[in-house]
Amino acid sequence: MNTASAPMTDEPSLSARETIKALGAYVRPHRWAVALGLLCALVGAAGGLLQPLATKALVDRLASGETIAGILIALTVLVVLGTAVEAFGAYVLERTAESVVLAARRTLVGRLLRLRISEWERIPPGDLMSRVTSDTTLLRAVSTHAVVSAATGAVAFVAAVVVMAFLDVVLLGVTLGVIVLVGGAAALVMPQIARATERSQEAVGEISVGLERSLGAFRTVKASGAEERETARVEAAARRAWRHGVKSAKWEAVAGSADELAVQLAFLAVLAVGGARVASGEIPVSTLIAFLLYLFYLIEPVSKLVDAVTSYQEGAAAISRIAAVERLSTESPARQADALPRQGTAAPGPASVRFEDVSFRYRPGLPYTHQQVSFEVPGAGMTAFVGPSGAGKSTVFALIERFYEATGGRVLVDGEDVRDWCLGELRSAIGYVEQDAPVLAGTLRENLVFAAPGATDDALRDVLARTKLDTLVERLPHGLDTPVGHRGSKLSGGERQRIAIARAVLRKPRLLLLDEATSQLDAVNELALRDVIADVARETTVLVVAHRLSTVTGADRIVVMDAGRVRAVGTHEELVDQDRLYARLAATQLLAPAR
Ligand SMILES: Nc1ncnc2c1ncn2[C@@H]1O[C@H](COP(=O)(O)OP(=O)(O)OP(=O)(O)O)[C@@H](O)[C@H]1O
Repeated sequence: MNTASAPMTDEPSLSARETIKALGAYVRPHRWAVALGLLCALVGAAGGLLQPLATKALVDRLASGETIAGILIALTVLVVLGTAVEAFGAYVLERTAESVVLAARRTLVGRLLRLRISEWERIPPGDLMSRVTSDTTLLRAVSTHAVVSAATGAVAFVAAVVVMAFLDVVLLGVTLGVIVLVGGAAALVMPQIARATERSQEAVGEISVGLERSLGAFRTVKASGAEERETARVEAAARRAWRHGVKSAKWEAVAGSADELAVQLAFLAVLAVGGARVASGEIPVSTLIAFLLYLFYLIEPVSKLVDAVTSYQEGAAAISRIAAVERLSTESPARQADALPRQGTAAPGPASVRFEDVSFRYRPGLPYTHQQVSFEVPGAGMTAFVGPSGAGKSTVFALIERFYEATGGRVLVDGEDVRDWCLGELRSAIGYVEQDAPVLAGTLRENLVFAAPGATDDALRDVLARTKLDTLVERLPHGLDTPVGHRGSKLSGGERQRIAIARAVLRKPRLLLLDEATSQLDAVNELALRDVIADVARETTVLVVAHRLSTVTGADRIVVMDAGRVRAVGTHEELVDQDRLYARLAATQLLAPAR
């Protein structure tokens, strides 16, 4: 079950190698665009380097009285071109960054709907949503700017160091010594940025989880007077996000000031050592001045390198959280076409279902929900599952749909183990109405054809009439095209159930699974639906879970379940005679004497 305030805190963060590998996988498809962005940045930087030289030439010509028109034009062209190239490079990088985010979102969304149900139960949907929306956004900076900053910063740094080495190796040694010392200290805080960012992103996930919890049960929250408590829950998560965001900002400020501090300290050290070397005549004063100028030139590449590492730390946190979703196991891809009923193909008739000594538990450590469950449903007709709450009736359907796999024994459809079926084909044979008859946001028509998008208007009209939804359609302002609200909130519970049944019937399944599908219907509608189901059962295998025995007394066979076991199988008349639990249920519900 999904808990509202427990995102996956047990997930291990990725190692640095794994993070870089994952980052490489995001950037690789866009390597040429990143290279182009890098080239533009380098050209822009080179243009910046040439400008002082051009300015110097201009001043020299002015001083010697030569014409400056040519050089002025050259300088203007240099400025305009440099700026244009830089702007183009920035655009290429932004576009690439957006493409990286899009690719990550597409991968995640593609996986989310294919997750195994057991995996989907591990992360609350709100947290999953925040990984798709918020965490992917953090990939933007790390995937392009960090890469380009690291490369341009490194090139400029090395170029400056080479020139400084020519000027004076001793002063270069002093400079690098100070930079390494300050850089080493700054490196210590870098993992703190990743940690704080990860906690902050977790808290953002908790905000989504909290909102999903309370907005998903909006009426219950209001009716329970729980608005303030729920608001406080979400606020607490928002405060946690703020706290960790501020912590990350603090460490970023520390790291961000390191570049300037390193250069300033190096300046003082070079001044002291260089001054002594000038005094002792080892180097001329002009060398010291040139060296100091280059030292200040270093500020930019060093700050770019620090920026790159900082963005990398933020991105690493996001990559870890995204990778956690990518590690969750998915069902083997069932192409959409496979999962839809094959209209027009040779219909092989009703499906048969057999459970052979099935044992099942939802997770290791939990008690068994099924123990040696065996029964057989040979083909068309109605089979009902009855028994106390928690007996394992709905779990029978979950195993047939292969939402979960049996821990022991075999579940067979058409004589074939469901594990050997192509998942798409298996599900395309089944129509399933789950217990709380979900209706999706959208129009009534979208809901009805959800499981059979190719259904004809005639088929739709026929199903509407049979499920008594035609009067509802007439009443709605835009008929079939009326929006039904979030989870069908603008409909009654009984209408939602009838829509869910109509949807399943429209799919023309070979096997129809109805889990408490008529529990909210009034007597008239229930009778009508009972007729529809009886009609469908003539050509289809229909399995129903029912609490109200009145709805299933006419079933071809009734499977009585209790505490994960099958107690008895028979018709209503047989079971009233042979099974005490069933007889008791019949006595209380049908007012017939228990034997
Ligand atoms: N996803 C799940 N994870 C863990 N346990 C579960 C899960 N779903 C159901 N269970 C447990 O398995 C047992 C059987 O559940 P199941 O829904 O099959 O019972 P049921 O007979 O259909 O009950 P009801 O008539 O109340 O719907 C229950 O004890 C339930 O708590």
